[in-house]
Amino acid sequence: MSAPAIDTAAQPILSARGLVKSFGGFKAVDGVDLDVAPGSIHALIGPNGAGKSTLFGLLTRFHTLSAGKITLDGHDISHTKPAEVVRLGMVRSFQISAIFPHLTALENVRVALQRRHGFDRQFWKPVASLRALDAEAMSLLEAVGLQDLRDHVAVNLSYGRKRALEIATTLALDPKVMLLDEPMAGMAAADVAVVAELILKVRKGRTVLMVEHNLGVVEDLCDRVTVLARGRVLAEGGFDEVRADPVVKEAYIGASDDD
Ligand SMILES: Nc1ncnc2c1ncn2[C@@H]1O[C@H](COP(=O)(O)OP(=O)(O)OP(=O)(O)O)[C@@H](O)[C@H]1O
Repeated sequence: MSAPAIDTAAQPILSARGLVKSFGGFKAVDGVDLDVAPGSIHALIGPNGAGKSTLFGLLTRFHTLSAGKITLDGHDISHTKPAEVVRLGMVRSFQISAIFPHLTALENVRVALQRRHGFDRQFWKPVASLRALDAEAMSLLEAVGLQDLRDHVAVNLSYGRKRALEIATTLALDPKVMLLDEPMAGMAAADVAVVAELILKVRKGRTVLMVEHNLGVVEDLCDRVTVLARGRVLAEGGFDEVRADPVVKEAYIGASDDD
């Protein structure tokens, strides 16, 4: 799979400067700068405890910042509420769009669409609007290859298909920037390939920032890679450049020695 050329000189769609998150006296994120180019698939990698999840939590405003500034598509979101960040177009998969296990695939996507259209705050809507919602839900299920499983209850779907459904519910919020938190975690190789293809498909017209431990997936999918260790950025660049960096090798080897 070859990644398309990304204009890293373009104005970043997501930008962070000097981000710090302290828990008590401990800095889980310690002065991180990050620029994500529009249209790119950008990976965040690093050993366990590097601060990747905490950084995701800061970007989505789930965690409050101890210091720093975050800009999304020209908006300063450093102190914005999480729901407003979603409205501005950045959605973290497996967080806001968690699936409901006992609803069908179609119902799950419909609930996410209702949230986007504000139907969940309105008691009554014309039947025609609800039908339009079903048509949109079906096209999202088609986008992730679940159209034939529309009436299956989510809990009965395979692991890879649950992930596909989660991606559909994230797409329902029409994000400009999708944050994927370890989309391949716990997957068999066959499912990894399916979800990797799916990410390539849904990236069109969007930007993806993903935390991923599977470096083969990072190599195949990602245009840029930022390496974190102990809350700081160790390296940033293309996969080959970052992989060859002795500081990065040392951080990974050092981390496995600690285990
Ligand atoms: N709420 C919290 N209170 C105290 N310490 C925390 C909290 N959340 C995270 N940490 C610490 O911050 C550090 C970074 O954790 P984080 O989960 O962000 O790392 P990570 O890179 O996502 O790790 P992994 O790859 O293992 O998921 C860890 O040492 C963790 O123990």
